[in-house]
Order: sequence, then structure tokens, then C-alpha cells
Amino acid sequence: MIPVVTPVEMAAIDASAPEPLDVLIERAGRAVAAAAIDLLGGTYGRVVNVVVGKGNNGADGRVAARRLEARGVKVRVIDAAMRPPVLRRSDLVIDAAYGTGFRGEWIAPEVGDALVLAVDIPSGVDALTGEAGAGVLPADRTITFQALKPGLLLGDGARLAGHIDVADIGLDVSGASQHQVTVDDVAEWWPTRAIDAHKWNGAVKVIGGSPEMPGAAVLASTAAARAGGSLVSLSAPGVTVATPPEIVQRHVAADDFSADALVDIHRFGALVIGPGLGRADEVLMATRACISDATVPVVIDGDGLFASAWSAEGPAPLLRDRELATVLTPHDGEFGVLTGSPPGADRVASVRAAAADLGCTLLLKGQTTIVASPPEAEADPLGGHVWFVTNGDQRLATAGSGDVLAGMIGSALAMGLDADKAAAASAWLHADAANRTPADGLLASDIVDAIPAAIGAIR
Ligand SMILES: NC(=O)C1=CN([C@@H]2O[C@H](COP(=O)(O)OP(=O)(O)OC[C@H]3O[C@@H](n4cnc5c(N)ncnc54)[C@H](O)[C@@H]3O)[C@@H](O)[C@H]2O)[C@@H](O)CC1
Ligand SMILES: Nc1ncnc2c1ncn2[C@@H]1O[C@H](COP(=O)(O)OP(=O)(O)O)[C@@H](O)[C@H]1O
Ligand SMILES: [K+]
Repeated sequence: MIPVVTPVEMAAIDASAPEPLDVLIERAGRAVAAAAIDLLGGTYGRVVNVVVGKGNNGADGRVAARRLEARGVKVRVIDAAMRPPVLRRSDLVIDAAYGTGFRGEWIAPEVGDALVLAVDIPSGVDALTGEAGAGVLPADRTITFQALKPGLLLGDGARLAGHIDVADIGLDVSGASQHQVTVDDVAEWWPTRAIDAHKWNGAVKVIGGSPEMPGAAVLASTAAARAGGSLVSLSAPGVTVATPPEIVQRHVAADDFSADALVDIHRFGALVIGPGLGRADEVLMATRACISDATVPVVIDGDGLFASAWSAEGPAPLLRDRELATVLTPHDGEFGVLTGSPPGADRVASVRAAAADLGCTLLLKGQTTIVASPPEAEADPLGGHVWFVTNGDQRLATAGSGDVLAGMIGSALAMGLDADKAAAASAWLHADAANRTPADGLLASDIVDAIPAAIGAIR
């Protein structure tokens, strides 16, 4: 896992560092110079433009400039405030105009075909939110210090940062409450089956689908089975769905189905509820009853989220009353249904606040997936842990892909993973499975088929 800290947290970490700022700046500048030489493939005859601002980001750039000059590189230092609209030709531009202290607007100069190395974050990107104006110079590489910043992982920032390296400059970020998930984390977390396992160890119940939307139930249940669910039972209210033969179907009525659907729930490790259920009043009512009565960890997705919020009191009373883990998997629209408004510019703060308010693990979908746990202590209202999952791409934006993710999380919960790790590891594997498919023409069921290869690769 790679720590992620906000600009405010970084300033506090910096302030409590045992070493003076100029030592940290020297280390940062040295790391930038090393990355520059790596990008340049040498120093002889190379020309580098370094754009420096008046803050510490600029100071990092000046140290790098001095070091590169000492190595024989021809270096031009350009004050950000006095920049010309177009820089003279160079092999590389080091963008050290602004870092975490950026506010307002920034129009970078034109740099021709030079490579671009951003110091800490591409200048002009909001290090908290990832928001950026049109004038930001896209970087080939960003060298950031000690920890990632949320703005490198979210929105425009993720696109503009290029390849990201994290340089150790001797700061202590061990208290970070946010981390990016890596392949090593998933390999460590994802359960393996015991040698004496039987099919009821890790069984998943799915309540989803409807006469109008049977496909969502097929995707969620087959994904649960492919991800390790040893026995997957599907109840699709009012309809028998065409599933692979391995999915056990338990028929339930189109209304008032909660008692029938949950009759043997104690045998299952987790329940996935919502994909494709639809929004008829009687379905929403029965879905709420299932959520409240399920004596297992639950993943609530799609129409299940709508059902949770379908009350004059909102979703909090139903969800807070649950004693076992609950994972909510909204996209931005469903997040709005759950909380009354879509996520704000600071997506992490929005997800943390919702997780705290609802007492659930919350997975917010999007280009970057954010998972937040509810806080452990009441005194720490926004204190839950946060995971960023960044390995997916736009291939995942296809109908049914979220149903697949819900099934995978159900499987992870049934195998005993903690809710936050179940959600984060599933999102990582879901993206990795999609990355194994062709770049165009992806069907959600292709993700299901690629799940075993994705899991196999972490073993
Ligand atoms: N512990 C740390 O966090 C360390 C941080 N370092 C560097 O320090 C940077 C943060 O330094 P600072 O807090 O000085 O912030 P910046 O260097 O990002 O810039 C702050 C200065 O630029 C001005 N400014 C901001 N936006 C502007 C705009 N649009 N137009 C004109 N002026 C603008 C501000 O008023 C302020 O004077 C980090 O990004 C990193 O590069 C390193 O030097 C080493 C240690
Ligand atoms: N541009 C993108 N880059 C990476 N992942 C994406 C992108 N767009 C969507 N996703 C992911 O794809 C999935 C879509 O889920 P969802 O919107 O619920 O789809 P559906 O309702 O059709 O099943 C989520 O896991 C989401 O994080
Ligand atoms: K910068």
C-alpha cells in the first residue's frame, strides 16, 4: 500500500519533521535531478528548462537545476511569474512552478516536444481534489515526495501526472489514513481456500434480477462464483433466470419475498442484494426487509441502494441498525440518492462523511474507486480508513460491470475478508480482470470470465 496524504496533512508532517526544511528541499531536489537524468538518458549535450515558482516547489526545482548544471547539463531557470508564453527548445522541462500550495489559475508556457517532469504534482492541479484548469502542462512523469497526494489519483490530476514515482525524503507518513491499493496488498489479503474446505465455506446468496432485468442477476451471481464463492444461490423475485447450471436458483415471489429469500441465510457467508431488482414499491419494501433481517455481511448495489434510501427518514436508520458489515457500492448518481447530494469536489471527504453517517463501508465508483470505512471511534467522526483503487480504465464503463463488482465483493466477504479490504481488493481484481480483455468491445461477462486469471496472477 502506498500512503496518500492531503496537502494539510503534509504540512503538519513537514512541521513535525526533526530536520529543517532546507534539508528536505535538498533531498527533494536531488530526487528530481536523478529522475531528470533518467528521463534524459544521460547528461552530455542535454538542455533542460526549469520553471520555478516562489514557494518550496520552486525551491525543489532550483536545487535540481543546480545539481543538473553540476553534471554538465545546460540548464535555464525560468521564474514562473516572468515566464514567456513559449519556452526555448529543450530536451526536458522541469515543472516546479507550484506544488501543494497552488491556488487559483496557472497557464503553463508552451514547451514544444520536450519531455515534462513535474515536481510533486503538475503545477495548477489541486492536490486535494485533482481539479485542474486547461493551462496545466501534462507530465510524462511526476516525482512526488514521501506520499501520494489525492490530486494525483483523482480527476484531471490522474490524467496529467503521467507515471508517478514517490521519493523518500525522510518524512514520517506512518500515520496516513489513506492508501493506494497495490498488487501486493491484494495478494496478501485475498483468501485461499482451506485444504478441508467444503462448499458451504464461502457461500454467497444473491437477491437480484427481475422480469425486466434478469441479466444483472446473472452477472452478479456468476462473478461471485468465479471470484471464489463456493456455492452461489440466486433468488430473482418473480422470475426464473437463465444462469449457468452451477448457480442454484431459489424461486421467490415478486413481492413480499424477504422471508423466503432469507430462509437459509445462516448457511451463507454473505448476501449481495440489489442488481436488477427494479424499483416497484413492493420490491423496494421487501428489499428493505432483507437488508434489515440478513444475519450475514451484505453488499448493497444498484436498486438496493435506492431501496435503502426509500424512506422519509432516509437510509441511515435502516443501515445503522445492521449489526454485521454492510458495503454500499454507489456510482455518483446513487451516492446522491443515498446522501441527498452527489459527491463534492473533495470526493474523499464526501465518501468519508457518508460512511460515518451511515455506519457502512462505502465504495464510490468512478475513474478512481474510493473505499472508506466508518470511523472506529465516535470521537473521530471522519476518521475511517480510505483506500484508492486506480488500476482500472474506461473499459469498465460498460453496462453490467458494476453488477460483476458487487458479486465479487460478496464472495470476498463470504470468504471472511474485512469489509473495507473485501471492497478494495475486489475493485482492484475487477479492474485487473478487465485489463486482461481487448481494449475495445468489452462485455461485462468478459470481466467475469477473466476473474480466475486475475486471481491466479496474484498467487
Ligand atoms: N514536507 C513537504 O511537504 C515538502 C514539500 N516540498 C515542496 O513544497 C511544496 C509546497 O510548498 P509551498 O507550500 O511553498 O507551496 P508552493 O511551492 O506550491 O507554492 C506556494 C507559493 O506560490 C504562491 N501561489 C500559489 N498559487 C499561485 C498562483 N496561481 N499564481 C501565483 N502564485 C501562486 C503562493 O501564494 C505561495 O507563495 C510541495 O509541493 C513540494 O514540492 C519539498 O520542498 C520538501 C518537503
Ligand atoms: N472511466 C472509468 N475508468 C475506470 N473505471 C471506471 C470508469 N467508469 C466506470 N468505471 C468502473 O466501472 C464500474 C461501473 O459500475 P456501474 O456504474 O455500477 O455499472 P452498471 O450499473 O452498468 O453495472 C465501476 O466499478 C466503476 O468504478
Ligand atoms: K509542480
